[in-house]
Amino acid sequence: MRETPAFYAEDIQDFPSGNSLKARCYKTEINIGDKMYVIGQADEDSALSVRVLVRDKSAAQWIYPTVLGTKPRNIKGFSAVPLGQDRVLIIKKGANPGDCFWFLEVDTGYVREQQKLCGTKVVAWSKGAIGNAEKPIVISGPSGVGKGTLINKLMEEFPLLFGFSVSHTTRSPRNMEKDGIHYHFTQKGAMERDIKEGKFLEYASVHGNLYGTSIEAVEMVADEGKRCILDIDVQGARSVRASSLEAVFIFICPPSMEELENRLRARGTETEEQILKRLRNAKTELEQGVSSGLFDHILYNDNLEECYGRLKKLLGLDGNSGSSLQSLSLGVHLPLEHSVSLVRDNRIIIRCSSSERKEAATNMIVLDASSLKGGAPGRTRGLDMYQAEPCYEGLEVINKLN
Ligand SMILES: Nc1ncnc2c1ncn2[C@@H]1O[C@H](COP(=O)(O)OP(=O)(O)OP(=O)(O)O)[C@@H](O)[C@H]1O
Ligand SMILES: Nc1nc2c(ncn2[C@@H]2O[C@H](COP(=O)(O)O)[C@@H](O)[C@H]2O)c(=O)[nH]1
Repeated sequence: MRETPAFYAEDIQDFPSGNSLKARCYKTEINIGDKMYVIGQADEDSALSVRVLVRDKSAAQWIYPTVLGTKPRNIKGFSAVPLGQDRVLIIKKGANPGDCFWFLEVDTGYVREQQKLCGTKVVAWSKGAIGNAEKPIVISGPSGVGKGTLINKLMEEFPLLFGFSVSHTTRSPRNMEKDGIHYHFTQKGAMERDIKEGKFLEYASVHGNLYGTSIEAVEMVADEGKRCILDIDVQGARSVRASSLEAVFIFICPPSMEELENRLRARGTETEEQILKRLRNAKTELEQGVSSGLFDHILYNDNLEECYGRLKKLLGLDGNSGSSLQSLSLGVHLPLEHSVSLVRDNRIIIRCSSSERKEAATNMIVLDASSLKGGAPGRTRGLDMYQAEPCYEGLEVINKLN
């Protein structure tokens, strides 16, 4: 069992001069294999963010790694625990359960892949989330087939169950469309920059504009404990299928091309030129959607209510009240002052070291990181956190977990 103080305030021998880690506060060193990872508070801004340095012990050299992902901010102190050979768990001091667990990936598949691309040592941040999210649902189909209508019906009937992945697009907003709700309306240059920086799960040029799903858009829905719905075209669905995101893929078909044209015209949101372009693209999308094997389910949207009924059935929602939100262990509050111990199989005991919790039995929280899923460039999910049962004395909790 390894005890790690909540935060270190020690100098590190042979530290490179001019380094950007503050010399005396919130700095910790974690040894994994022949590397030492020095994680500490950066002093370049007031947001108290963290910096990472790597010591190659065999070569006796400091490495300034390429750091990917969104790093934790507003750090007032932290504990760090190595989990296996590939990542370090960071527990922020005094943060709420939605923001206190972070992972620094040092040798995961994603990190190794990025290392090959960058040609430098890479580490990547991933925010930890309590619980698991259900597989997202990808809904595709030609423009005007009724994807948005079906999704709206689902979200209205099951507001606690589903959340919409708000895409980015370079097209102009329609009359009733609101930025941040229907789309993130953006400029081509800005979106291309974000794509280059790896912020998008998928993107495609659709009917002459750029559309894309950011990793953040999907993760934000899962953070709310909801199942994410993506309304994207067939190219985007193919990219998601090729990504690490496991999803259910549904293709919506119109009863006929004539009916599709009627619906597009009746919607009245496109110019004649755009309608013709969307109809031309619909032919290719239909061919690919129905015959590629990309989709797990194909639904014909002839009668709206019947199609919606079939959609609910395949999502297991027929007769369901829709309030079956996952129970997340968010009721457990992490103490401000704490120390952590890695017990075994990636289970960690967090001990309160202040007077916040007086009794030994309520002094301990168990953080179970034995079933982690996902990771950089998205969230790390599957964390479970629970109060040690009141009947146990501290030692018994540790023995039980061991
Ligand atoms: N089963 C249906 N029968 C008749 N009209 C329908 C049906 N489903 C949807 N509609 C109508 O068709 C029009 C297009 O639907 P919707 O906007 O949902 O399509 P969409 O697939 O989301 O299109 P886009 O990809 O362009 O966003 C809307 O006016 C909607 O009310
Ligand atoms: N590949 C992606 N396709 C997307 C995304 N968001 C929307 N779409 C698809 O674009 C067309 C047109 O949408 P409209 O709002 O302009 O009518 C439609 O088929 C959507 O499914 C996305 O993020 N990625």
